[in-house]
Order: sequence, then structure tokens, then C-alpha cells
Amino acid sequence: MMSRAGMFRVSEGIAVDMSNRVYKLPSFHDVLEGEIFLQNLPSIVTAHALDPQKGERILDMCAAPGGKTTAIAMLMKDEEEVVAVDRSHNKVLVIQKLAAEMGLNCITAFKLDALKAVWQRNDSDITTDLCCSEEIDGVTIQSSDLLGSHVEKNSSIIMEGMSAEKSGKESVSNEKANERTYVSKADIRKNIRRIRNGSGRNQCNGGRVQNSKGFSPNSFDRVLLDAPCSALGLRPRLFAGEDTIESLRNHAKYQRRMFDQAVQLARPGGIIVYSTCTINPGENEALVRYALDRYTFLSLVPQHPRIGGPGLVGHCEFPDGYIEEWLRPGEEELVQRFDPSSPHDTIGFFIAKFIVGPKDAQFGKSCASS
Ligand SMILES: C[S@@+](CC[C@H](N)C(=O)[O-])C[C@H]1O[C@@H](n2cnc3c(N)ncnc32)[C@H](O)[C@@H]1O
Repeated sequence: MMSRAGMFRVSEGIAVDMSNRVYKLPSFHDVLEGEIFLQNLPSIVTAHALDPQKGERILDMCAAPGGKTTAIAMLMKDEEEVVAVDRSHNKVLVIQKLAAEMGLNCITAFKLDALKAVWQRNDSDITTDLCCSEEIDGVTIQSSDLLGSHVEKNSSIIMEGMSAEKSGKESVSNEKANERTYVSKADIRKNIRRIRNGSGRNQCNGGRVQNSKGFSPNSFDRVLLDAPCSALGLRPRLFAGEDTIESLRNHAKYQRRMFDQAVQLARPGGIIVYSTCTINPGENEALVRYALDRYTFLSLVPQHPRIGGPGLVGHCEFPDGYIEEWLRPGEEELVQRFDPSSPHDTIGFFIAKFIVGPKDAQFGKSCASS
């Protein structure tokens, strides 16, 4: 059988015209644009499991095309801030377009490699207190410029660590309030949009994508890591069998590195939700085991709503001797595993929700050296 990508490269072949619908649901393509956006049930459950609260700052680490980002923004009633990042320039445009179509203003989308999502400040960084900049017509405007100071000619777009660092619920910007007039980053962003778009228009950037250098540790209340994965839960699946044990393990390694970043970015007391659309336990239960064993200040917490089934307890021993550890008894009911063969008839999916306890000093040191 030919791969989907292969189909577009050949000039002849046999195609199958699907004339019978599998589902009775009519197509919503281009219908009620901006009003509805169809999503798989587990995707919507993921946004609810994250449970964003009023006043919080949320990070969606692998956000494109923006289905969960927009669901989160709606749960937040389009208030506060949802930061959506993806490593692909074009996909960030897709997030912006979706947010604009849906009239959601609280979403800020950036191009950023989630493996480098924690801002590593170095000497060459521009040390502005309000550290954001944006290109408008080939000119980079530092955030402070929007308050009336200098404009710097520069063809690159740089978004530096966006956030004021938070410790618990306290924002560093509040601590600095006595030193200078504080202007919130939300206000700065609104100003940028107003200058560029005129008032009243939403955040469609007209083809421009902001790069981010990453974010300060502990700067988000909740982090969603909807990780790139082997996608073994997607249905219908015409092509199967291309994955090898090695490729599946590579996915797992990649996801752990991203999770390491998520742990640094979520503040103590904050929440991390990890999800995938695969049924491979190596990318699901084994990630949870890694997370709980490596970061002793993380704990699994119950999710609402709970529609998926329990996770897998135990371990798997591979022919090469590798032992993959899954959940321990008692942990299985705290995650959601969506089985595509279950009566819910969903795609295969997995959701785990962690609460971040106090991070010990040792954690800070090992992060700095890693
Ligand atoms: C499972 S999809 C996310 C789906 C999205 N959360 C939604 O609900 O619409 C995974 C995304 O991760 C992005 N991605 C892969 N590697 C990445 C990286 N290193 N940094 C940031 N994004 C990455 C891909 O471009 C892809 O858009």
C-alpha cells in the first residue's frame, strides 16, 4: 500500500473513492467558520482536565493547529493569557488564523522549539525589564519602546523570556512595583496589536510570526504538553506497521526531554497535563513512571471529566533485555487511557495530570547544570 505522501508524487495509480460515510455526522468543513471547531472527544477532555482558572497564565507547548489552545482559551472566557508555541513557522500561522477566526484575543502564539522552552539567559541577551520585542515593518520594537523610549533597527524578530517570574502566586513584577511604573505584559501586547491592527481587530498577524527565546522557570500556572507521538491511536488508520521498536523508543526519549522543560516552566503549586494520541505505553504510562521517579515533587491528581479507562500497571520486558516500567498499583485510576475499541468509539488517547509540589534547591541546581 502507498503512503499518503507517496500518492501525491506519482502520476498514475489506483485510488479508492469512498462513497459511503462511516459517520452520520455531516461535514462541517467551511461551515459556521469561527463558530464551531470539531475536535475528538479526548482532545476536549484534555482541555477540561487542564482546568484553567481565572487569572492564570497557561502554556501550550506543542500547540498547532491550536485545537486544544482554543478550547483552553474558551474555558478561560478569553481572559488572561494562553501562550501557544510550536516549532513550525507555518503551524504557528495556523494557530494565529484559528484564534483569529474564533475571535480569541487571549492567545499569543510563538515559534519555539519546546526542547528549548526554558529561557537560558546569557550575556548577549538584551536586558530589558519588560523583555519582549516584535517586528513591525522591518523594525524591531522593544516593549519599552511602546512606552515611549527608543526604536531599534533590526531585521530579526526576538521574543525574549516573556514572563515575569512567579514564585508561588506572587509575580516578580509586583515585587518591582516600587522601583518603576509597572505595565503588564498583557497591556504591552494589546498596545502592539492596537498599533498594528487598529483597535477592535483580533490577533491575526498577517503572516508574521513571533519567535520566542523561551520563558523563565516557574512562569506558568498550568502547562499542557500535548506531545508529538507515534499517533498509534488515530483512526481510521490505513497505514500501519511502519513503526519499529527503535522509532517508538525515540518518540519516548523526545517526549521526556520536552517534559523536563515543562517541569521547569510550571510554578510550584501549578499543574502539568501530558497527553498523546497513541496507545503505546512506552509514550504514556512509561512517561508517567519517568516523571514520578525523576521528579519526586510531582504527583498524579484526578481528572475531571473522567471518560477514559485506567492506565496500564506493571512493566514490559523486551527481547533485548530493556525493561519498560509502567504504572504502580493505585496510579492507574489517576490517568485516562482511551481505548479505540471501547464503546466510547474514540481515537486512542492518553492523559495524565500532575500537580507540582515545592521544588527543592537541588532541582534548581541540576536544571542549571543540565
Ligand atoms: C500532537 S500535535 C499537537 C496538536 C495540538 N495540541 C492540538 O490540539 O491542536 C504535536 C505538535 O507538536 C509540534 N512539535 C513537534 N516537535 C516540537 C518541538 N520540538 N517544539 C515545539 N513543537 C513541536 C508539531 O509541529 C505538532 O504541531
